[in-house]
Amino acid sequence: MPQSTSRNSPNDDLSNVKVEFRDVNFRIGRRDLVSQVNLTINQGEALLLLGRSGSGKTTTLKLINRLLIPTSGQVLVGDRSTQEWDAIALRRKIGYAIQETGLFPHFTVGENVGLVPSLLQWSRPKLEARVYEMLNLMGLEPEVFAQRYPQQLSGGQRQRVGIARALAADPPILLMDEPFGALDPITRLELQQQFRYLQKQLGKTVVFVTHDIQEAFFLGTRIGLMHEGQLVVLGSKEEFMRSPHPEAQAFMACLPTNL
Ligand SMILES: Nc1ncnc2c1ncn2[C@@H]1O[C@H](COP(=O)(O)OP(=O)(O)OP(=O)(O)O)[C@@H](O)[C@H]1O
Repeated sequence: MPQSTSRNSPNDDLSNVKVEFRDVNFRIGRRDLVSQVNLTINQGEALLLLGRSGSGKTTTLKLINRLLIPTSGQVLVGDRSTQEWDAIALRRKIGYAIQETGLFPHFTVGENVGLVPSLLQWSRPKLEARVYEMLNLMGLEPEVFAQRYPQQLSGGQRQRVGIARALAADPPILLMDEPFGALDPITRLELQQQFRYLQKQLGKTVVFVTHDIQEAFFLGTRIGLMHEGQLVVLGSKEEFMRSPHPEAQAFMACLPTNL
């Protein structure tokens, strides 16, 4: 397993990488997409945001990297409100992987993975070494894949590239929005295992969105359950299992029993 560079890169002024929501609301028109969210995600923690479709998970994630700004309340990243952060500077410290991967189709795999390091003006040898390291890490042979274009990959390979890109600049914070959603179950399990191992090794602050309770239990140090824009349960797997909240119970009922 390749070693990561230090958690905070040299030009990183995030000495504390916790993320905090203080009374956060996000409203469009007269509709609250997220309401009254209070939450602290500690450094090195993997918070799994679980919820059914439309419950506000993606909206919550986008409030962290300033793709959205709270209507009221504050989201703090490293003790500074996202509104005080320069959006570009903030996003370069936050890896972001999404189900559709968001790869640039006219960039090769190598260029996609090296995107943020190149924006950060890493030297060419350092950048190339990092791209190779990340592709290897995600189980994609660099000699085979680095020069290909995204449309020359399978969906699962594209997802791996998306995660490699999110990790490439060694950001202290990772936002993952159903990154394994479209995969076959075998590849999915493989990537979940790889991700869990990596998370333990690298100790990043992770917020991971899923609607799969098994994935939440497998990957989360804590689970946050969203329902109709609110964070209705927050706790460990054991606390979640004991929760009397009907939405938690509804998710528990989705766990497979012996077939
Ligand atoms: N730009 C927008 N304008 C209006 N409504 C929106 C907008 N973006 C999201 N919504 C609505 O806000 C609610 C929450 O959306 P969000 O994407 O956060 O849910 P989610 O929990 O991530 O769902 P999924 O699991 O399906 O991705 C949904 O009802 C959605 O239709």
